[in-house]
Amino acid sequence: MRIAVLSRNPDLYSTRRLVEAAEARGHEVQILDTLRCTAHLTARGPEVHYEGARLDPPDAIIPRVGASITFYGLSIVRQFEAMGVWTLNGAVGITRSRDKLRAHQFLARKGIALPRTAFAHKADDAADLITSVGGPPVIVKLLEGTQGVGVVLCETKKAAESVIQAFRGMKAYLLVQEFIKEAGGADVRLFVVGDRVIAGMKRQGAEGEFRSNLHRGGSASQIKISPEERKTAVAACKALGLKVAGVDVLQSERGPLVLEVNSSPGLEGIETSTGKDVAGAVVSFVEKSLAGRAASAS
Ligand SMILES: Nc1ncnc2c1ncn2[C@@H]1O[C@H](COP(=O)(O)OP(=O)(O)OP(=O)(O)O)[C@@H](O)[C@H]1O
Ligand SMILES: [Mg+2]
Ligand SMILES: [Mg+2]
Repeated sequence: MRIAVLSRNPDLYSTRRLVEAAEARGHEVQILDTLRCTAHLTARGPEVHYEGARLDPPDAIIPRVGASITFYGLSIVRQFEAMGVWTLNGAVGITRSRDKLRAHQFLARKGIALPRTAFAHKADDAADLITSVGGPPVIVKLLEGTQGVGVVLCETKKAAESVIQAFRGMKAYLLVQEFIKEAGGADVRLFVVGDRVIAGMKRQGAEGEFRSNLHRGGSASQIKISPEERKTAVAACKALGLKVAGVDVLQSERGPLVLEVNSSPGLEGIETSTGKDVAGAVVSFVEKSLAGRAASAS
């Protein structure tokens, strides 16, 4: 097969591992810098050009679209989809996962458990937001944050109101969320491929930190994944229309609660902490999907 990995940086661990795993299985792999792909729309049919020349369409693409290039990256994924190229995750699913509110709306609609969450335009409505999620302590979260930046734990109603006012004063949108105290500053990353969780790790925040992000000094460890966690993660991935995702859940008294669904999940943390060949599992899923596609077309 000819597989293209859409990635801005060939040196990233995840990109390298995907290329390695695909080559090891005898595939021809090309890394395409997403920002150097151009989309060409004509009545003859859609084309992608790369570094100035028409690209011979690959059999499959593996999009690794970073948050900072979401708009352009998704246009290119859509262009490949229009050309009939199979994609690991589609533009629609990636879009849904990128906006926390939108993702939560999809999850809630499918009956998937998540922390109680509220959203408003005006800071005047802060009091109702706080009570509707169960009162303080609450989490206030910027809609577009990553790596734990813009996630604030507010112990009191007054603190929460000030934070909401401050964020809204800067015109930033935010979510108010029930604080899941019993998660103990940890969350669980479940790596879903197709309809299976193939690996999982627990991330524990540094001492005195409620955020478990590895970028904030958290540490990863192995866990035994419960059947309920598996079911929830696969359902969350499906709810957003993704085939591969890193689903983050909080372990609460009422079971696993989905925190976010990452459509370009990193491989380094999960492969290092579990010793599993996650890249290999992704490539073998691509193979199976393409074989299924060819069989149904013939
Ligand atoms: N409602 C909550 N209750 C308890 N802890 C929470 C809650 N929301 C977030 N956290 C903690 O804060 C961390 C960061 O939150 P979240 O994942 O929502 O933010 P992020 O900035 O999107 O991070 P990422 O880089 O993973 O995208 C979580 O991993 C979790 O440990
Ligand atoms: Mg996030
Ligand atoms: Mg997170």
